[in-house]
Amino acid sequence: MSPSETPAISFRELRMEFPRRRSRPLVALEALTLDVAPGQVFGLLGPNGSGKTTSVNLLCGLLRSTGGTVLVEGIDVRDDVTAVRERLGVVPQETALYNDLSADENLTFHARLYGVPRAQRRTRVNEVLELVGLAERRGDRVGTYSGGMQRRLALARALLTQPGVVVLDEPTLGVDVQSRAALWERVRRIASDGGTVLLTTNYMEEAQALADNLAILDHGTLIAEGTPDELRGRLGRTFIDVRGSRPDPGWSSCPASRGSPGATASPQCPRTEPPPPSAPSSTGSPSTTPGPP
Ligand SMILES: Nc1ncnc2c1ncn2[C@@H]1O[C@H](COP(=O)(O)OP(=O)(O)OP(=O)(O)O)[C@@H](O)[C@H]1O
Repeated sequence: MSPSETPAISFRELRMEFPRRRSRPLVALEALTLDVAPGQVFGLLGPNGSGKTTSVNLLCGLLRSTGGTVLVEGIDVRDDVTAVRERLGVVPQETALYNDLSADENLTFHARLYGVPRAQRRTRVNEVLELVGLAERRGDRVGTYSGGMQRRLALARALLTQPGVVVLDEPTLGVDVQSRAALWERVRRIASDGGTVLLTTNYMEEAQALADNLAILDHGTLIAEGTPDELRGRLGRTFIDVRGSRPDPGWSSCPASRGSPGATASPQCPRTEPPPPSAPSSTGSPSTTPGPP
């Protein structure tokens, strides 16, 4: 990103504490500073509880930070949350679709709610349904959709208003291999059309497959940042292993930067990640594969 370019997203010394009843506040984010350049796919990678969703919620103005700032295309979320939301298309972890309505009805309702001009609504709904590959199922009740289809529909909903910045919070969690491949392709297409994407994920493979740049969070702290190649080069390894101080069975982890707090290298460390979209899978759930020799 050139120094004169305004970042699509900018986190500056962002801090978030959650009060607790009988103990000190929980620090979910600690002085997070990073920039996402326009047109980039940026991956925010980390284990459960590392602060990814908190970052997204602060970005959308759903939470108010304890310190620091978040800017979207130069606008401070605290100054003008409406202007920020107009620029964002968000796919949250919980898709929050209307199960009794069809995909078409969900999207049309959302388009009305978010001020897509009446004359453009039908065209936009058709475009986004095509984009996520759901045009043929448009009339079906969303309650009958698979999890992956619901995620694709949530992505379609986020794209209705043609946002400059798309935020995806763990878009392929619990999604089967085919749907994951379809979602990855859509994300790549958003970026090739000039959009900016911020993607949170537990999966190193997903981050490597999609992201131009990666930031790795652990316990609310940024422990490494760079392109997937830089991170690999810095470590001289084929994948990154981040370990938190608490064991987390759902995420095996990997050393992101030697010498960083909480990061350790272990050639024997197993990794948990989804199989590649082309690989066969009987369950579609993340598989555990051995680390490199
Ligand atoms: N509303 C809240 N009140 C209290 N604590 C919270 C709240 N939201 C998040 N936290 C805590 O903040 C920390 C970061 O949570 P967050 O949801 O941001 O993690 P995450 O990286 O998105 O995890 P996951 O991969 O499981 O979605 C966790 O310890 C969590 O318990």
